[in-house]
Amino acid sequence: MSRTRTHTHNTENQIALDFGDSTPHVAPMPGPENRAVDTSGLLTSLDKTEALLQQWQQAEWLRPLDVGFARLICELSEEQGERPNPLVLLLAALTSHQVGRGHVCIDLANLLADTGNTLSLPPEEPVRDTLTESEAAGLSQLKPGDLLTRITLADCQAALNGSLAVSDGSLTTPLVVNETRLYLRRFWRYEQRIAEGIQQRLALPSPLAEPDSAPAQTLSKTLDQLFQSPEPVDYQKLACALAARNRFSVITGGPGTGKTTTVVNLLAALQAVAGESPERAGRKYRIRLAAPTGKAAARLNESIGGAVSRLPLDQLPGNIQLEDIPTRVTTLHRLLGSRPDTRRFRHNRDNPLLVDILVIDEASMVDVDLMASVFDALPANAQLILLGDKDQLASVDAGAVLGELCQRALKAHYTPETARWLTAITGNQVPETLIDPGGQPLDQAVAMLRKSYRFQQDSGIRALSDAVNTNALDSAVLHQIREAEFEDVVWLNGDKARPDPEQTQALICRHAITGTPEAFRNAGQGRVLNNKELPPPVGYCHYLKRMQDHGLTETSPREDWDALAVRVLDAFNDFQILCALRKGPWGVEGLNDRVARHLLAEKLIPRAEGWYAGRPVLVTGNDYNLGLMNGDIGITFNVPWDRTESGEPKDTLRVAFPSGDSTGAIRWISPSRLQQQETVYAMTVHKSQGSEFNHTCLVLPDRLSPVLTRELIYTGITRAKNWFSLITGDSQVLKDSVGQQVIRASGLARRLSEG
Ligand SMILES: Nc1ncnc2c1ncn2[C@@H]1O[C@H](COP(=O)(O)OP(=O)(O)OP(=O)(O)O)[C@@H](O)[C@H]1O
Repeated sequence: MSRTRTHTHNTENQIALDFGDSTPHVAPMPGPENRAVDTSGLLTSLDKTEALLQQWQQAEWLRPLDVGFARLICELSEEQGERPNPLVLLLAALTSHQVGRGHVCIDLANLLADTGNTLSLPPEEPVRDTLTESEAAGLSQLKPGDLLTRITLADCQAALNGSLAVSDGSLTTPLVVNETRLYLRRFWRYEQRIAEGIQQRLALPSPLAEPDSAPAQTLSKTLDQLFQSPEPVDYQKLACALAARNRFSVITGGPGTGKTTTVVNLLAALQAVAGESPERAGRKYRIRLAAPTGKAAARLNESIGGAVSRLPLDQLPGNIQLEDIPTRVTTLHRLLGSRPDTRRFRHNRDNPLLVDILVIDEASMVDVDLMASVFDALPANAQLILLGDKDQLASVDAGAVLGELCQRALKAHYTPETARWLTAITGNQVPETLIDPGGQPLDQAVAMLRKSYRFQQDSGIRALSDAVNTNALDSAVLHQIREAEFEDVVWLNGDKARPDPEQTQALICRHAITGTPEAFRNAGQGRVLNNKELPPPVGYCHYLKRMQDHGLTETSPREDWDALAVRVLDAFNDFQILCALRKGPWGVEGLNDRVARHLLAEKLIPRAEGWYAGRPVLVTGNDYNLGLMNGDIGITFNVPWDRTESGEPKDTLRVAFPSGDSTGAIRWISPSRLQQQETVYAMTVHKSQGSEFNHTCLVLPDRLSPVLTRELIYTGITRAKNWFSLITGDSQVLKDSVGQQVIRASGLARRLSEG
């Protein structure tokens, strides 16, 4: 893009822009909030820039927070006797806007090179209906892309350098600039604390560094006992060795690659080393396990117990007892001690956690804010192990910490020294392709698991997710899923490129009820996995029938109701519709409504709105009083526990939630106490992170949108444990989505590579 520099700096470092005659004329905008914007002097006049930001806010292009932040910058500058620079104001609002979209900072070079895509402004969703036609027309001529087109990186840097609101971080300014990245100070600090926490740990000497030393020999012997794979390279064993050697490590892998199995073996190996260590006098490590959401914690709770019970502890050195390996998983918020109404945790630098080793599962969901808090709360020499799938969607809030840390995981980049050490400890030869004399310190602490043990070689879920992940969704793979050549995957309307929307919506509703087992090979019957026959795929009638056929009465004890709730919640987990969008007929809101009406028509639920028995709900915000976390799922029951004034049993609605620990207990909560919840026949892929369902149906809309990305499709498919069905509004959308990848702006990888 050619850009002409048409401005000059005056002594106060103001930028005078001359948009010339080509500047479109914008009609004055009515309404008390609307000051007319005359673009001829935009970015030279504070008033005009403020008016413009105001209009972007009114159109919901920017959040009030973004504009409020820009205003704050302006006030701070004025307080310090500085004439605020309109360009700094604009960049401040845009940086805040980017944080709202998950970026940790704004990269000015990207912003100027491709403003539309960098900012996604104007947004895909139509401008609010409240705008008049002339307002909307005016806005369409005031796009950030048009505005920034004549500004250069040097202009931005000069404006930022000349502002008292901006520094390189050494001063307490609200904006921080680092190379071409502009940060809100808070986010710059998060990134800094994370980078420091990692670098400081990577620099700590390891007692296992010398392969001939006693601790290294104990590690080696223990790993030989735990891993007896016939394969020449056992990546789980390599991952254990690497993670044991470092005070910070990452283990990444796709679904079923054995992250849980590996970490359990790793903890056993570390306890063996501790148990044999004379310095520790047999004292074992204090280990805690955590996950970012209640759902993810509950899932790890379920899988870890079994893996720990299978450990051959009596064959390992170090006199390890069962209780030395924890099986209880807590949420990160609980671990750190969250407090209502503040983002500060009880555990921090002044009150660190009592822990030697912390394992965080599903780390891709941890944003920069929470990750910085983890490092704050960890004692300086405590070991941190992150587990997760690097290819999944990044955290809902800002950052993509795991993804960034794993940017180089595929090729590993182990130095020859690391490779020699790994061979000495594990007896495995590290493949040449993974060795790089120029490997960075972080590379030596990242391990990728490369073999899936959950999916068989011929699994469609595996083939499809691999193809999506490697952007190799070619016609051969599409043909295979269209023709139902896999036993675990169906594309229910893959034969139509652009199916009729009404028919597709009806198809979704029918599928929601039965799960359409007849569409799968042999109607899903007789499929054997790990020597067990799998039940065929189901839809929502499965849990609703289980709920209706309970046979309990008002005299049934509470435990029987608890047991029923456990069975119904389990059955609900057997099927889930996932979609990409929130709004519109293809989004959560439209689909929930349609499916509920269809279930009502089939007499499976008593009503389709408000509260009713059978309504599944998703908690959409943390409620510390109720002990419910964002993402928890409950089901509404009619229970006969209350009494009328005359003492007769009275049906009352209560929502049953699993307790979230491994006890299987149920919490019954009155609907009126649930402030933040929504129906969950359909759930966004974003919300499904950290969950897994026996049968998952992914619904894709009839039009591409920026939310539809490779990571989203991959995350959606890999939520399916055994059965996966796809329904598309337009078959091309699947392919096009896989071609879209979101790169979140951040400087973490850069900081770590600088050492
Ligand atoms: N080395 C192995 N040999 C045989 N089976 C294994 C091995 N590692 C893992 N498994 C099995 O594969 C399945 C998935 O393992 P695990 O739960 O550890 O994977 P995960 O990566 O944590 O899965 P998820 O994607 O659910 O997080 C389990 O049934 C486990 O017993």
